[in-house]
Amino acid sequence: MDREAKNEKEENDREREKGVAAMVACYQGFDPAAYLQYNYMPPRADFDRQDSIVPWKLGCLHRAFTEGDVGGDVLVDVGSGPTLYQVLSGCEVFDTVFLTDFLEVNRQELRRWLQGEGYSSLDWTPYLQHVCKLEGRRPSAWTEKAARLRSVVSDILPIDVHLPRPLHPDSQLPTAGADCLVSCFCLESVSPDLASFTRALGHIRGLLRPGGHLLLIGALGESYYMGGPGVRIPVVPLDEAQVCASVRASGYTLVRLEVYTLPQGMMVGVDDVTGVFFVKARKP
Ligand SMILES: C[S@@+](CC[C@H](N)C(=O)[O-])C[C@H]1O[C@@H](n2cnc3c(N)ncnc32)[C@H](O)[C@@H]1O
Ligand SMILES: O=[N+]([O-])c1ccc2c(c1)CN[C@@H](CO)C2
Repeated sequence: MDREAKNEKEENDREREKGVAAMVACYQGFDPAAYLQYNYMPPRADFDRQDSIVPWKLGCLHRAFTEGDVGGDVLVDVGSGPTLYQVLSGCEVFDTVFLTDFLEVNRQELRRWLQGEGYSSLDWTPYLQHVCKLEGRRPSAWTEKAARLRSVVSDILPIDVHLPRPLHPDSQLPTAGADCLVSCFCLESVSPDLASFTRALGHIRGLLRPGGHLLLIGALGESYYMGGPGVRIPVVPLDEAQVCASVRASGYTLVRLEVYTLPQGMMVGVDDVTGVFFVKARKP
């Protein structure tokens, strides 16, 4: 590499590190309880509304986990935040589930749920009941599903998707990698730009075994969201074409893309998201 190219690369690396550091600063005010109130209560989580966002997400995840091609022992949820909905179907398929997040406040929120009912900031019962119904079980089986999830969560780990190795080396992941990754509203919400989003997709690909699946949910057209009162967090605005291009460019085979467009009733003033994507992809 000649001197000029070397200088340009060093400048780009410095810019990238500044952008990532700025995102870290944004997250210092993240408020799990407020975030849950903003996004995981009605209208966005209204199980009696056909057009509510959360039931759409749960339907995508249920189909993806149960249509027969996803399986193995280990599921890793990348950037769990304070939420559990993303593993309510997967916990029936995998015997070992790792939840992960960058912030201790979120890992603490998840630990509180694991201790038993009534300790966490949100009552996940309606979610558990809804996924039981998707599985053809009676809603009262939610207690069995809660017990199943508590039994398969193996650890709640720190993660940083901007590191080439996002998990600490002694994280007990199998050497070959996880059998499946799920990640929801994380990569585009923690990356300063599209290139960083795509790089992060490549970093988490290293957590996955060849033949393993990635289930990715994210925001379309979103430039910011509120992570708590007065905590405005910038987001990489994505469109469908960029999502598909980034998934392919980072080494996955795209299996399918599903898109939800927000109706007016789902715009509640906590972000400017216009749509939600669901991607099922596979590591060759
Ligand atoms: C918008 S929240 C998504 C939470 C949850 N997965 C959901 O579906 O609502 C983004 C999450 O990314 C986490 N995060 C922030 N920086 C991160 C990083 N560098 N690597 C991994 N996760 C990060 C935050 O702590 C937060 O929990
Ligand atoms: O409607 N929802 O279910 C929902 C859940 C979480 C999030 C959004 C929407 C939009 N903003 C993202 C952060 O970028 C977080």
